[in-house]
Amino acid sequence: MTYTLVLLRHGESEWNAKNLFTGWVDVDLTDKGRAEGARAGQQLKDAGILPDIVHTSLLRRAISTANLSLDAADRHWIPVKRDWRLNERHYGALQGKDKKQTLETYGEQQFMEWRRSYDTPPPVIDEGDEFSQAGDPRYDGLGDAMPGTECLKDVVKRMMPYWENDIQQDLRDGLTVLVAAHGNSLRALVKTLDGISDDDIAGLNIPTGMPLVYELDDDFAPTNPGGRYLDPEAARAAADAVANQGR
Ligand SMILES: O=C(O)[C@@H](CO)OP(=O)(O)O
Repeated sequence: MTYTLVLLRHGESEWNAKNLFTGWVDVDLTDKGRAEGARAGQQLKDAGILPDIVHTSLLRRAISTANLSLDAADRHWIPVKRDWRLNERHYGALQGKDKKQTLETYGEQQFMEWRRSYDTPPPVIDEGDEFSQAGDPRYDGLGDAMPGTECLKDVVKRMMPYWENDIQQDLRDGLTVLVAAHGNSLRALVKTLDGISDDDIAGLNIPTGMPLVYELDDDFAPTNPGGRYLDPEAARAAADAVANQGR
């Protein structure tokens, strides 16, 4: 039995376009991002990869991308599950800050440590900060699990139970699963799937709006390590652009 898992980062968001650290701030897609969502669905349809169920984060940019892509693939009617564990990495006090300015102020080493090191989180966001999610009703049930900042290691930790209990169960049931999420929550999932080391994951960037298809064996190990982008050339160029943000 092979399982089919499709990972899709949301299309370009308003804050991707403005080059701002986003994290849990619930920004919308741009027109370009909406077009990317629809194009992703068309690519899935053309490839004959038709999701039976979709998992999204609780953030609008992932939810809208899922809707647009499924609409384009004529799969708008499939069941959906949403969970905070698929949210983008909480970017702490960097949420709302300009990436270029942050690079200029703190220098390359600190900037990259906050962006891509495995276990160094940015400073904690103040609860009174305009970009804090404290008090947001969608996170009411989280209690102490509510983050004030996260590094990728924290994202792996909070994403794992959802991967193991929810997504794996749907795959075991024989469903083709679409996960519509975010750059860093998907990096956490890819790290787990491909067994990428804590150091090497720094070099992996996920482009917006490009379906990444994994075929998994019974133990959820990829039979196609690294997965397969349906448009590999465009995906490579878009991933390079993510890597170079702030420059
Ligand atoms: O700002 C963010 O939340 C993420 C994704 O857009 O950025 P980065 O790629 O710098 O981790």
